[in-house]
Amino acid sequence: MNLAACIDHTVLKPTTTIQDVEKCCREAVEFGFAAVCLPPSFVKRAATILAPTDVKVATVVGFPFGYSATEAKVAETILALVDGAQEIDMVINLIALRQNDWAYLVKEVNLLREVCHNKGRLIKVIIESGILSDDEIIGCCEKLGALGIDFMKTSTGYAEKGATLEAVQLMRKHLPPGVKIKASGGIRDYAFAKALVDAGASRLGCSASVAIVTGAPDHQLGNY
Ligand SMILES: O=C[C@H](O)COP(=O)(O)O
Repeated sequence: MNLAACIDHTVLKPTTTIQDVEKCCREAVEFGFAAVCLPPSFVKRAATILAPTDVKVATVVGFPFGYSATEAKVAETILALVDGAQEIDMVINLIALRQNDWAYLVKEVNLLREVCHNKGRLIKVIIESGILSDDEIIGCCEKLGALGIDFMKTSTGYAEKGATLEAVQLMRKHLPPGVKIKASGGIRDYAFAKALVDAGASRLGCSASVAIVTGAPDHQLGNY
């Protein structure tokens, strides 16, 4: 397994600097990560740096709490795509989820999916699994997973609990086979990262990506 190729190397601190972004891009190229995931205001810079490489630029929408208006999320998505984002990680409206308002959630995810797919870009739907019940996770997988999204993503990294093996296994069981899983939040070492992939995640969102891959038993041989 090439774990590095599964990783979205992430810097989403509220105080992210241009130096953080440039370092993140350099490391992504050096280790062969799938993408960088950065605040929207840095997408343009990252897209310029990474243009000659295979590393994709991902950014976040409605981050981290998901409760901004649908129109604001659509505008954020359009701006990010114009700036060069290739992948959009959007947070669902967790208030609507708690209120069982699936019509709202479906409409919003559908709109954003359409905006992304019309430009040939990917959409990842963040459900913040660490604060959801199993039934809520299953509902997201069944109702939102059916909308043609590319990935369902566990977490923002801002809730107390991030990705867990149990959540990834539950999601894999209830998502359509074509929808991939991105596990994120609190992934700090190689063993846990690998276990999440073994449990069904195709991508991992991590700020500790370099420590994770250099912690691989074989990393000196270039095997992550
Ligand atoms: O989307 C990914 C997360 O924000 C990363 O969280 P982390 O800093 O716990 O790795």
